[in-house]
Amino acid sequence: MASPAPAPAPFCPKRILVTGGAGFIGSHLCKRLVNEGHDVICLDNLFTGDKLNIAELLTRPNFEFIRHDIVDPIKLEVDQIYNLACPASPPHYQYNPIKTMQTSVLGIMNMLELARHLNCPILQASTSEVYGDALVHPQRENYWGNVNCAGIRSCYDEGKRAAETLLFDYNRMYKTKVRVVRIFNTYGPNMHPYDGRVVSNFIRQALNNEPITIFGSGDQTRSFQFVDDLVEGMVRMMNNTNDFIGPVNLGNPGEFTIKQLAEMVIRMTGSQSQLVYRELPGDDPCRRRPDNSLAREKLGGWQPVVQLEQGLERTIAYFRSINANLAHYRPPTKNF
Ligand SMILES: O=c1ccn([C@@H]2O[C@H](COP(=O)(O)OP(=O)(O)O[C@H]3OC[C@@H](O)[C@H](O)[C@H]3O)[C@@H](O)[C@H]2O)c(=O)[nH]1
Repeated sequence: MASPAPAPAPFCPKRILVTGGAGFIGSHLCKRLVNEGHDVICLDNLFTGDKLNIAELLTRPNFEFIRHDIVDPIKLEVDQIYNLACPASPPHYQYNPIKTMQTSVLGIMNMLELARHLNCPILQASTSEVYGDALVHPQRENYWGNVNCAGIRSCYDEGKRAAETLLFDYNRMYKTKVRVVRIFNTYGPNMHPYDGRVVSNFIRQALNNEPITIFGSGDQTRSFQFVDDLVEGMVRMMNNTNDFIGPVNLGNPGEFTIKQLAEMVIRMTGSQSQLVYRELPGDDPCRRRPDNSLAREKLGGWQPVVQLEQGLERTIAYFRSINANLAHYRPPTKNF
């Protein structure tokens, strides 16, 4: 007779720190972890994050918010750390590039020291920008990248690269349990309407019948991942039991030109907006698409399930819901 299936392991709530937890991706991660019953500490300096993203969570007993900048050390008792704190949109990370570098390097050092002291796993939100203006396509994790160390994107690209180096060195020197995910372009509800990235710009512009700003010819490509798919990959990576430390790409392999994206957004919103062409920012990568084989292999067959049109529908619905409240949001790069 076949032996009965083993009983599922009992759920064990963890104390989880999410830095950048009031930001776009961080708020989705916090929500997922809170709904799973974990005790979540969300830490954010609110430079690009927004308390509205976590307003619902603030009423939950297993969620707390601390306003803090990870450039300064902090002592907390937790079982896991997700490090997402860093402005991620080009205009925001270029606003104060020295601060961006400090956040990437000093911030991760503070978090790594905390993880070492607590002997707990730490997951770093790295980025597809570590590949720079990639010369191989699609990008696999073993590609070392084509990155300018002296350009206007360097503060972010090199900051995230240095952060990766620190994580792997902490792992080699101190056996710190590190996890590194390289996040490709991600979109969804809770993006700041003045985020400056292409999806949020195009949707905001389309809903307000303003010109859609295409940088360069619009023939450059990106692969857009819906935020829920990313969060699923991050949680699987954190909890993988194979001691797989990465780096691992998390992105949707569907590749679109920026012009295609603009046309899709105009069609889906029924907008009267016209396309206008602006200068391409320096070092803007030409093509980007993840090779996801490693994530599929190591993270239990993980792959994105939300296609661009479906994800855009949900994002457009979110932007419609906040459009009446646009005045609440200020571009974080403007002093006031
Ligand atoms: O209004 C706009 C905004 C952006 N763009 C273009 O759209 C493309 C995508 O731009 P985004 O700013 O959304 O994102 P980028 O791919 O340049 O950078 C992103 O890469 C990966 C992530 O880690 C980061 O979130 C972000 O830096 C670029 O070619 C950009 O020039 C426009 O054509 N118009």
